[in-house]
Amino acid sequence: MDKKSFKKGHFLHIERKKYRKEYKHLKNLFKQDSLKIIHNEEVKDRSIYKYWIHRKKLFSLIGTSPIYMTHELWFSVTPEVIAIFIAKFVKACLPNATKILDIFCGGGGNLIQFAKLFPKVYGVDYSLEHLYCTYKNAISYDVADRIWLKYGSWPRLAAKGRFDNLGIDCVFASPPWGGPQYLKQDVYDLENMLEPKGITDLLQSCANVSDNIILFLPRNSKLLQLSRATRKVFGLQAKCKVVYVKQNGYLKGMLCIWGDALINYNELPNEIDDEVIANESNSSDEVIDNASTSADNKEQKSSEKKFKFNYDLYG
Ligand SMILES: C[S@@+](CC[C@H](N)C(=O)[O-])C[C@H]1O[C@@H](n2cnc3c(N)ncnc32)[C@H](O)[C@@H]1O
Repeated sequence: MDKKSFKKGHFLHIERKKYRKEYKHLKNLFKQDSLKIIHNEEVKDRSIYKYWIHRKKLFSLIGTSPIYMTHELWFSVTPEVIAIFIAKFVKACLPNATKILDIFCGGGGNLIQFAKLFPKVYGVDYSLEHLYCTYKNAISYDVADRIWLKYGSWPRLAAKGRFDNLGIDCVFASPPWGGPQYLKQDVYDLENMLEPKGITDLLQSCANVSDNIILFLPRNSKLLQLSRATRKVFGLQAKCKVVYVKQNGYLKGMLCIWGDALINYNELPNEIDDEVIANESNSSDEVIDNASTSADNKEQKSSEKKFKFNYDLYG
């Protein structure tokens, strides 16, 4: 595909009259081949230098294929190994799934890995630049024909029920955590710090679209709020499974999982389990593991550990 062109149909509704300005802007981004990383050129912006140093962990193709980033994406993109794990996990639990929705698709870190395993992946983002980066990066990963991108703010799209009747098999969301400052708090307030909506509203909007939901949230998230949101949206008996995700021995965040098919597996499929074990044996590599929670959170845990794979259940 000519680098200046794109398949309009993959940017849903972008040709509508009300998006005239956005469409023009999108065409310009393509025309100028904007936001392409020159991978050997050291970034001047010191605030993203530490992310640039580890750039191949974000997209392993950096250096061999063109990859596109905005300033924000440097600290927002899900590291590739984690995105691969999440996509494989969903595939293992929902082998017949065909449609995945990634609500805050950013630069395509997760969406691209989903698109490698599922035929139809929808991405939503309210940044046109990010949608552009996702599309360009998907071209490099050879999955652009499997993705459909919707420009707009999720709360507004959700209120209009835009994705409610599409037969989405699983919703994934890595919402903005409010920048790297989230770590300065001992406990992350999921109702007031998460953007653009608190956990209960976000979960409700996902539940309207699919029974199977995965949210990628800060490692210090307040678990009591997770329990409350779970009960409020799904009822008193509902459970949320929490998987803590480590990379290089460093706790990166937690995957919060809802839906029988995602929660009720007996153990992780061999393919994933082997990878996890292999990684555990190598301290410099990535592992998926459970982690201790703060004292504040411990009393909220039911600590039900039935399976080989470590996780906690909250409800
Ligand atoms: C943490 S990043 C997602 C990163 C993505 N998972 C990846 O790997 O590239 C969060 C994204 O949410 C988008 N966003 C923030 N507020 C939004 C809103 N109200 N509606 C839709 N997208 C939003 C931002 O533009 C950003 O791209």
